[in-house]
Amino acid sequence: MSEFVVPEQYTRAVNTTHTGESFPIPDEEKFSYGTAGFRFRAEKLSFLVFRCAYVASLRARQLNSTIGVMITASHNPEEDNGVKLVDPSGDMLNVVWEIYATDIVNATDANLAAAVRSLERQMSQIENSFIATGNTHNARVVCGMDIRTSGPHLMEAARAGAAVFNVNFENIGEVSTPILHYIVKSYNFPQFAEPTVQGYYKAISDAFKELHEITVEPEGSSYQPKLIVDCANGVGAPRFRDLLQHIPKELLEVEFRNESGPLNHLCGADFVKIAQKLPTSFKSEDQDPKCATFDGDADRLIYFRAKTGAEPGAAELFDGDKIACLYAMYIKEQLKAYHETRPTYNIDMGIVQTAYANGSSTRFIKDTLGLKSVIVKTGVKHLHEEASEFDVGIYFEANGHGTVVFSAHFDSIIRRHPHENLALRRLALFSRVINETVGDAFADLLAVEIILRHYGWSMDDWAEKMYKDVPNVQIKVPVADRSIFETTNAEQTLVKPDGIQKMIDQDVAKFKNSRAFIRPSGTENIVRVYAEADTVENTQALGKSLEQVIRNLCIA
Ligand SMILES: CC(=O)N[C@H]1[C@@H](OP(=O)(O)O)O[C@H](CO)[C@@H](O)[C@@H]1O
Ligand SMILES: [Mg+2]
Repeated sequence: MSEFVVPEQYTRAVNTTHTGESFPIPDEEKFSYGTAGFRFRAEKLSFLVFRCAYVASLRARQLNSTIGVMITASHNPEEDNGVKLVDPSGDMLNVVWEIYATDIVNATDANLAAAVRSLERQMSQIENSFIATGNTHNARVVCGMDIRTSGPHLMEAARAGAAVFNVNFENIGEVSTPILHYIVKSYNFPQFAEPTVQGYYKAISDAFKELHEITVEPEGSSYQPKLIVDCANGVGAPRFRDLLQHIPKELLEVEFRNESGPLNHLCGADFVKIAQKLPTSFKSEDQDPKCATFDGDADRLIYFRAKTGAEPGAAELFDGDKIACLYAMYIKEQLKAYHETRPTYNIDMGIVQTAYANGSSTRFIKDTLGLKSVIVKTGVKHLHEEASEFDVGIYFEANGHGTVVFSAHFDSIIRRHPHENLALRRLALFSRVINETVGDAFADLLAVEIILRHYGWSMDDWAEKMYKDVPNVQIKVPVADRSIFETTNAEQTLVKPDGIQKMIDQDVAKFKNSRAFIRPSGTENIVRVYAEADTVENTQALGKSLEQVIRNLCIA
C-alpha cells in the first residue's frame, strides 16, 4: 500500500520569510515558545520574527491595545537572536497565547490562514473575543531590539508581520528589554508615563532624584555614590548613559566598561554569575570598590568586586538573592514605620525565589528577616505570577533578574497618599524607581544605590551585615535530547529518567550541608547541575560527580 505524500506546496518545505525568501523547515523540527520566547542562531530568526509579529498584531487587535515585540537573545552570543512578546500590562505574554504563538509559528504558509481561523474559534469560545471584527483602532505593535548586527533586518521582518493584518507598527530602536516592557505598559496606561524612551528616562530618574532627596545618610556612613559598570558590550551601555544624563554626577557617578567589544564575551551578568569570575577589563589587583554588571539586554543586574584571598580573577558576588534581601530589609523597615502610624490597613510582603537561590539567602530571609520565601520554577513568568499574590511581591532569580510588584491595594493606600508620612513617601517613590513590569538592570541599580545610601553601607557592610553565600557551583552539561528529563517539586527532583534521582540523592548524602538538583534548561540544549556543600572543594566534587551521572546516562 503506498503512503499518502503531502504535495510539497502544502508543507513547510516551501515556507517563506517576509522578503519572500525560501525558509524550508524539516517536518520533524517543531519550534516552541520557551522560557523566554524563541531563541536560535540569527539566520532562523527572520521567519520567526515575521510570524511572531503577526501573532502580536492578532493579540493587539483582540485586545484593542498595544503589544510589544522584543528582538534579543539576552546573554547569548552575538550570532544568536531571539524574539519574545509582551502583553498590554507590560508583563510577559499570557501563557495561553504562548500556545497560539507556537501553533502559528509551526504552521505551513498554506495553512496559516486556517491556523488563524482556528485560533479565532478557540478564542471566541474561551474569551468571547474576536480578531477580525470589533474596535481595533488602538491596536499597535511596538518593537525594540538589542544591538546585535542581525537586529535591523529582523526589525523589518517584524514590521512586515504586523502589516499582514494592517496593524500600526512602531520601531523604538535599540533599547533594553525592560524599556520595551515599560513603554508597552505606558501606551496602555497613559497615566503611568509617556510611552517613549525619553518618557521612561524621565519617570525613573525623577523618582530616583526625589527619593534621593529624602534619603538621609546616617552618621558615620561609608556609602560612596560611585561605581564601575560592566555593560556586557550590550545595549545597556548606550541606554544607561542616556538615562544618567538625567541624574547629576554628585548623586551617582558611573564609570563604564565593556561598551563595544564582542557581545557577552567573557563579560556580563551571566558570565560573572556562572564563572564567579571578574569580567574582562577588571583585575583583582585594581581592588575596584564597587562594581556592577548587566547582561546583553540589561534585564539582569549583579553587583560584584574582586574576591580577596582567592585565586586571581575570582569575583565576590552580590547577586539577585543579595539584592532581593536588601530590598526586603528596606521595604520591611518602611512598612513597619507605616503600620505603626496606620495600623488599620495591612500591607503584606513576600519574597519569591527559585531553587537556584543560595541556601544562605533563604535562611536569612526566614531566620533574620522573619519573612517567607516561596520557591517556584525557573523563568520570570513563574516568579512574577507568584509575587503578584502579595501587596509587595519581591522576586529575584539568583542570576540577577528581578523586580518588585505592587498590588492595587498598595496603590490605593500608599501611592495615592504619599504625603502622610516619610515611610509612605519612601514606599511610594521606591515603587516608582522600580520597573514593575520586569527585572530592569537600570532601575534595580538605582534602587540598590538608594538603599545602600539609606543604610550608609559600603560593599564591606553589605557583605558583612547580611549573610555569607554557601559555596555553590553551576555546571552546564550538553545533551542530545533534554526532553528525556522531567522534574517535579519546583524543579528540584527528577522524575525521569527512571532511577536518576536516587543516584543524585546518594551523591548528595556523601557531603555535609549539601543540596543539589539537576534540571533541563528551557533555553539551551543542556542540562544544568546545581550543587551546594560545606566547602568549595566539596561543592566542586559534588558538582563533578553529578555531571558524571548525566554523562554516563547520555552515553549509555
Ligand atoms: C539557571 C538560570 O540562570 N536559568 C535562566 C535561563 O533559563 P533556563 O531554563 O535555565 O535555561 O534563562 C532564563 C531566561 O533568560 C532565565 O529566566 C533563567 O533564570
Ligand atoms: Mg537578559
